[in-house]
Amino acid sequence: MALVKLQTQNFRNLAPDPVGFSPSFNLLYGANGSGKSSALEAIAYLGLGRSFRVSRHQAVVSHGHSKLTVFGALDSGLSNNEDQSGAAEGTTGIAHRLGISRDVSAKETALRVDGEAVRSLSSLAMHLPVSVIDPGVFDIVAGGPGKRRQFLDWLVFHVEPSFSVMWQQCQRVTSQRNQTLRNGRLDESLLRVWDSQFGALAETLSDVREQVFRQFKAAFDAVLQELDASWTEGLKLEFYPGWDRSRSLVDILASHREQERRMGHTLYGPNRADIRLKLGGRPVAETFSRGQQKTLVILMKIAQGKVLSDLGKQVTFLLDDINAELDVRHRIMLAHKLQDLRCQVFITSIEHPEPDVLWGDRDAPEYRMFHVEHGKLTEE
Ligand SMILES: Nc1ncnc2c1ncn2[C@@H]1O[C@H](COP(=O)(O)OP(=O)(O)OP(=O)(O)O)[C@@H](O)[C@H]1O
Repeated sequence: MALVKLQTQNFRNLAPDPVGFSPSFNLLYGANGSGKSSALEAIAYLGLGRSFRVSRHQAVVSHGHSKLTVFGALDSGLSNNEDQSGAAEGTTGIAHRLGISRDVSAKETALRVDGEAVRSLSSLAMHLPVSVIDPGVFDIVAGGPGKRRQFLDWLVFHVEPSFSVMWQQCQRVTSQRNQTLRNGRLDESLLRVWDSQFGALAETLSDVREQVFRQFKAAFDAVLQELDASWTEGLKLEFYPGWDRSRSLVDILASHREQERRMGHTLYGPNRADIRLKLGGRPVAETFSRGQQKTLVILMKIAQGKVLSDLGKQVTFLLDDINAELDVRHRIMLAHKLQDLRCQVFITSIEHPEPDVLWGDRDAPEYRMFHVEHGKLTEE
């Protein structure tokens, strides 16, 4: 599905006028501080339930207000057998309407799908798979395991939406287990109860993660093969579930009781999962150049899009401010791959975009271009 209409109220500096978007490419340009990132942030807010730029909701509400609203309409997007040049005609009307409003003073959130109130953010997220590529995304390679876990779990959720419930249950049991570990006098019998619940959840959850990782890996290998880049030779991506799965997690926890008690938290389990990226046995963060690391992240993001596109789901990619991060060759490669995947794409830039430069020797796909000024998007 693709977001074809967006309307916000009290979202950063954005004007409240409704804006219509293409299910294909959308190019947003404007001066510094005009509101380009805010527009992408509002789209992501619908699909993620939070900002991708800041953790405090307060920062996103327009100054002087306490309640924001984001409304979006989705159409069925570009189907895989559709000629992309006819994308605009290929739209089949509104498939879903999503709404989120947040009152930061009352700390209340209201979610709506097709006019009905829903309780869980995943009800919104499953309709709008939003993938952000901004300068912060490159931490997937350079940063800690948490970033890679988030990257994998985003895909796991969109392949298998029931994953979010499993994950929440697992988080709850982990935090109860941690509390028990932190108690002065260790209650061994209570801990065993948590261990058995945690172990069962962990095995199920890791099965799902492992299965989706395999799909991701196959898509990634296919993307690499098309690229034919010698620097990626010998590159290995491995899923680490958070413990040695040849042993039961419950056994591992029992044999590390003292260590966990000293640390005061759970040291093994799905909360420690990672995607290990290695070349010649060493982490790529130590061997790849900064540019190669960035390209690797882009390829991983494309592979995510490919997994979902093979399942008939269209990802909405938000490319915020990446001109300074990627050279022209890589920007063209990214645009081509996203076009091939028939994703919906939003790209921000300060300069007026030149479609000839963006798509290189290919014909540009259907796109809409917007000039952003004082929070208002005006189509050209
Ligand atoms: N809560 C808020 N309420 C009102 N305005 C805000 C709020 N937060 C930020 N702004 C303002 O909104 C404007 C748009 O910021 P935004 O980051 O979207 O700009 P941009 O076009 O992406 O800029 P750049 O090219 O510099 O990245 C800025 O002038 C900023 O000061």
